[in-house]
Amino acid sequence: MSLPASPIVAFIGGGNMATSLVGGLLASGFTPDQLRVAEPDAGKAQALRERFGIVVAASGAEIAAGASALVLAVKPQQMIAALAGLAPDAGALALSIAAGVRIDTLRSALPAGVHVVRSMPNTPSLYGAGITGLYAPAGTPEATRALADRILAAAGQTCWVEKESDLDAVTAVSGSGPAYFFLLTEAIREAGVALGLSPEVSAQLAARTLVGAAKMVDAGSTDVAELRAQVTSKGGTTFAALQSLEKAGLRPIFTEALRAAADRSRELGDEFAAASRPSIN
Ligand SMILES: NC(=O)C1=CN([C@@H]2O[C@H](COP(=O)(O)OP(=O)(O)OC[C@H]3O[C@@H](n4cnc5c(N)ncnc54)[C@H](OP(=O)(O)O)[C@@H]3O)[C@@H](O)[C@H]2O)C=CC1
Ligand SMILES: O=C(O)[C@@H]1CCC=N1
Repeated sequence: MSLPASPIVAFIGGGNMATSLVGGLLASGFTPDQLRVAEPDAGKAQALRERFGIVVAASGAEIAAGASALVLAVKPQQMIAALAGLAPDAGALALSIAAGVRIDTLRSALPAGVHVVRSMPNTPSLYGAGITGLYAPAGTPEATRALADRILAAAGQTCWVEKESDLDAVTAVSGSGPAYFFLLTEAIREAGVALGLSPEVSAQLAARTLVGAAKMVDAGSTDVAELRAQVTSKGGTTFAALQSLEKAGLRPIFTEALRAAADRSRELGDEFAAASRPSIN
């Protein structure tokens, strides 16, 4: 199967993540007539029409047929209901961005012949600065993988993992990852206030330091450990702070925190799988 020259992409769900992907696809060369969204909330639907000039229907059943790809962009707990009644073309891609919902669960709610690919994007996708982990089962056509990659590359970088269970770790590292940096910035802001700075000044210093450090990492030429070493003068202030953080066990604290996130991702997968099975009685 080769990719159509102008694939039609239908989004099931028109919320935060779908909006960022639609914007990214249009910026990357897709035309409005190639994109469709199913969104039941009338206000969100109208906002999408006005902002992007695309077709927005109330339900996925109205837009699935004829699409090369369906992007499944509803909340995990809404997914099975959202897939009911869809009639995608045989050979179409069903690209899920939902946390925790496994491929077997998605397949159970979709017609046979649809190629399911799973991904875990993150909220910087809203600004084209995302990183998305993707997984496709063995036997997925190369053209299908290429279409999935092209869709998510519109919101930032992509990387492919070897096993579906790796997506639990991807969710822990990068799916939930922005929140770790936001929490760290909150803690630095509060520590600045404890040192006597006004909340406004401390907030500005902490936020701009986060942005500046991110830009240095984004420059891409130097490893983060080397960037840290460049700030750490011998016996200086940075060394004093880092020694305190290492002594407090910062690294094992993060190892434990990310394991908790990955465990929760796996639990969600189990819960959604159980919920999708027809009840015995
Ligand atoms: N936001 C994040 O940080 C990240 C989110 N994700 C994943 O992306 C997915 C979407 O997240 P996000 O965009 O934040 O969620 P949103 O709630 O912003 O968007 C989902 C949209 O789908 C709508 N919807 C609900 N049921 C249906 C249906 N049957 N058919 C069509 N649309 C429907 C919802 O409407 P209504 O509100 O009326 O229910 C809502 O507008 C989730 O599965 C999440 O796990 C992945 C990585 C990061
Ligand atoms: O917290 C969550 O479950 C979702 C998935 C990754 C980011 N937010």
